[in-house]
Amino acid sequence: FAVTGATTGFDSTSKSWPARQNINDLVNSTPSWDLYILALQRFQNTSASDPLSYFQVASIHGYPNRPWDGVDGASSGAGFCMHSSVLFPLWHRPYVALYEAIAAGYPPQLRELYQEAASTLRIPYWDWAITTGLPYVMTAATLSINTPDGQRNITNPLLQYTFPMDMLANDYFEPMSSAPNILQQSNTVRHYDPVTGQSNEAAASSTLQASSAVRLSRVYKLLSEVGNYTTFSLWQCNSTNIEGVHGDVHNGVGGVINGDTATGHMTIIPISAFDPAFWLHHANVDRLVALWQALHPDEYVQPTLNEGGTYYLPGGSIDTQDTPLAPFHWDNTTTMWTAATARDTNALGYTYPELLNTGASPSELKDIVTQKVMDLYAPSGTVFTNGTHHDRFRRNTNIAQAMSYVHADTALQLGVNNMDSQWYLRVSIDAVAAENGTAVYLFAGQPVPDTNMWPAASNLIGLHNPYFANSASEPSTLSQQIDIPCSHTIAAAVDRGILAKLAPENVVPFLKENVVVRAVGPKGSQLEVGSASGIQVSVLSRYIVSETSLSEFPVYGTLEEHGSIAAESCCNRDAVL
Ligand SMILES: N[C@@H](Cc1ccc(O)cc1)C(=O)O
Repeated sequence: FAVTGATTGFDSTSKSWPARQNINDLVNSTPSWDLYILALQRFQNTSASDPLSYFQVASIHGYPNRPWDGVDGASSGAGFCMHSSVLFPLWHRPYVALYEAIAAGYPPQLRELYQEAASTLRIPYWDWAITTGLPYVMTAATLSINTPDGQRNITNPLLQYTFPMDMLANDYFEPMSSAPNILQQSNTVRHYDPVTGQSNEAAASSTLQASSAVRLSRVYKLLSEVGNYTTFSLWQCNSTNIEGVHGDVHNGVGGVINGDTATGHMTIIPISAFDPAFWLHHANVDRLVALWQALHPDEYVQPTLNEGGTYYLPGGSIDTQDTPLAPFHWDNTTTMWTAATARDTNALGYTYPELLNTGASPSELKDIVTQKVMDLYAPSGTVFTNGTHHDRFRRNTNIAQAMSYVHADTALQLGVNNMDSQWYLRVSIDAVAAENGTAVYLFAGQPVPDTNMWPAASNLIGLHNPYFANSASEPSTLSQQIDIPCSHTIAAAVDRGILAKLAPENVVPFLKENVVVRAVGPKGSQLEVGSASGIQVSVLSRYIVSETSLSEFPVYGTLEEHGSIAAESCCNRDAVL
């Protein structure tokens, strides 16, 4: 079976393949939206014995380890998906294109009726750096859709996927021992609540919102600063890389409680692709990859060790641009897609709005994309090039309250990614604490007592979840150092009249007095923070060194250290200053 992506809709005048649209735009575009939803419904209802069913396509990613399209695996990894590998971005490219081509299998009468819309329709992406929670259409129980029988409310295929009963009965996910309550569900869930027995979409949204300002900074950093393909693509906990940014969204949708207990499919690599959110998420990951490629047209895959391996590839192999992206066949022979053949999205029949062919040369395209990335993720905000002074500087303030809901929309409004100083809280976790799977939370002021509420807390600055590579149960054993952007906190503090200005002599004491660090172990117990427990947090900043021109990304100097957040400020502080 040749994975071609969608093959219709090429515009021979502009020499363009159709662009995948932002889901917020596609929703308003009839009849494309109706077509997409009906096609997806049909795809999910296809019998699980069909290799092109949603069930089988979703299971390529992880469990069960079964051959697909005649390609078998002999290794022990969970599924064919490539993680912790420089091929992470490219493996998911033909994968999502395969889904796209099948999801274009509209009911035939519709295809005839809406031929034009059908031929140019591509799957939408969910831009989670800007649309901070789950888009409404991913959470509604039903959608009102124009069907061949008129306007109908249909069960929303973007909310959840219902497993075929016989597959569940067959212990389909037998190799997995973790998260048994998730594996028993007859449909995919997000932030599953054992008390109500329901998925909790609102919790997913507020969790995603609580970390959205950090995500916005990281996405911008990834596009504007990371210039080396290996750094961009290879997961490492102490760098900003596409897989890390993407992993936090998985965890935000699925939910992670108290360190390592997953509460939804999206959090668990071997079963994440069953959640319909996976595909909207990965279309956006692929878009960010494509934008990055346009910004760095000469950078690409260099041979790199793949420690973990997959079901197909043994651990310890070297990934190159010619490594087969199994099990995706390129044509009707045994040749498979590779990073080399999947380098240009047009080879798979699609592009993105920012990259539509305008006849630009690669260097012109780079300038166009630079501008679009700045417009989208670093618009000029309301304040802060010189550190404005607030007239009404509030002293007696409950910090947790005053600093609540500083999300990506606020950060965009304030122009946080445009500030000429950027601030970070560096979380250092030693090897012992890392091996235990420690999660670290940073709050402005005191957190609420219930640790389960922390990932979604209104005064959360940012958090670090332990990373669980390919298996859902083995945390990294290496010491970790993660820089969590906190410029959003500082900008909002000035905007809200809590901090006088952006100068270090104001910012550093503000952070040392008001940032509260908490750590949670794998069993949900709170851990001490401090040198004895191997968990520490320090304050860092860097300043712009280039005159920012309107058409170039800013250049920042090296990080300066400003000392640590004292451990004793973590547990016994009064919430009211
Ligand atoms: N396990 C990853 C998140 C993730 C989950 C599911 C995936 O398919 C991919 C990544 C982490 O902890 O960061």
